[in-house]
Amino acid sequence: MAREVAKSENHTSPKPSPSPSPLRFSKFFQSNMRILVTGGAGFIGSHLVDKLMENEKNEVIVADNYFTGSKDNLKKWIGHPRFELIRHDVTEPLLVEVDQIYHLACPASPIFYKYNPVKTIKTNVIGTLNMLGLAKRVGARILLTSTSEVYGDPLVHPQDESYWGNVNPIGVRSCYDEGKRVAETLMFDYHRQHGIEIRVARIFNTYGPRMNIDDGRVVSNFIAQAIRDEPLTVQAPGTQTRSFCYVSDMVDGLIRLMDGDHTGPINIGNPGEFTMLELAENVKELINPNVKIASVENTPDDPRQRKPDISKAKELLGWEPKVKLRDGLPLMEDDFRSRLEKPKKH
Ligand SMILES: NC(=O)c1ccc[n+]([C@@H]2O[C@H](COP(=O)([O-])OP(=O)(O)OC[C@H]3O[C@@H](n4cnc5c(N)ncnc54)[C@H](O)[C@@H]3O)[C@@H](O)[C@H]2O)c1
Ligand SMILES: O=c1ccn([C@@H]2O[C@H](COP(=O)(O)OP(=O)(O)O[C@H]3OC[C@@H](O)[C@H](O)[C@H]3O)[C@@H](O)[C@H]2O)c(=O)[nH]1
Repeated sequence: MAREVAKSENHTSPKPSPSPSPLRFSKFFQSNMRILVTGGAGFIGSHLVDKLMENEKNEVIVADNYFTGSKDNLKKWIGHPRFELIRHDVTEPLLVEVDQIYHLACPASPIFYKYNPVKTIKTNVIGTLNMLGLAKRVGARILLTSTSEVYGDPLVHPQDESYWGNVNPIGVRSCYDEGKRVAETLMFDYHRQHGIEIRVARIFNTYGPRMNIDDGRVVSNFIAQAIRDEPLTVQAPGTQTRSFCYVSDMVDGLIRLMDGDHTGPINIGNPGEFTMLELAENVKELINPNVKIASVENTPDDPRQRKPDISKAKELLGWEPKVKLRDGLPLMEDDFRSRLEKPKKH
């Protein structure tokens, strides 16, 4: 079977790809793609699994240690013949036969990735090494969900993929942003040294149904606070910006990247940029006009601005986000209201 040669955005030519598992050429594999999703019990991962499972030719294996994810997110697939769920920590090797690996496993909310920073680094470094080792052994294509945090507190705005970032190597966020930077380096070294087929997505803030109610990220915090009639906690100064992508757009972008011809890194995010005060005003107007907005202390090294340049995603993947913030927030509100058992008053 001829293998697609990915267009590497790096100028050195990589080694040829390792041979895929002989299973890939068996009768069974011609009609099925076996896909591993690490971190598949989490927020983005479980939406990705839903989309992958829609294709009857896909078999999906999820490996997750449930640190921030939950079986509940996957309950509709448990027992399905094309689905398998493994309790597994990616800092340990995993032996499975797969064609594609979506490597998402890593806590993403700052309060969770800072909770045990050494574990966060191990997950990013040892976890990514283990998944690359697996990709090498079975000849699978592997996609890493990197982050806009690799740009740190950016001095270039908006951020395009050629920007190398402005990152504090010894700060409280470093376990995550430097961890992801090393994970990206490992991806490209395995690509150059061993010919592994890699894809690197730089994800910008993503929101949507199924986020943990106590996840700690700004959109989930504000929506839960508005529903509970608690003040919206805008961390000072409130003028810092973020760009919020609805989860269905994100999943579409990740699948296009995996199935396309380009290694990346490619920014996937919604370029609509909001200050945190503007986000709070939007949540107040759409969800609870009576709620108060409170200014609270911020955390160290909080990036002051963030907005993706998505020219590459548009050009190379034919992708751009469809869901605007004001359309996505009410969809998330419905999900939070049902989980909090606080129906909308009419
Ligand atoms: N949501 C965002 O805004 C965003 C932005 C940039 C990058 N990302 C990246 O996307 C991925 C998914 O993020 P998310 O928002 O769904 O977060 P999440 O916390 O909901 O999901 C992460 C999943 O990984 C699992 N996990 C964590 N450590 C693990 C380990 N050592 N072994 C196995 N499983 C482990 C968790 O239990 C969870 O199910 C992460 O890699 C994150 O860095 C997310
Ligand atoms: O209650 C809150 C929480 C957060 N914030 C502010 O909202 C902004 C966004 O904070 P979040 O915690 O949602 O997330 P961050 O943008 O800092 O990091 C995020 O970006 C990239 C991803 O890789 C990470 O997974 C994700 O957590 C920050 O400026 C923060 O100070 C509030 O104003 N109030």
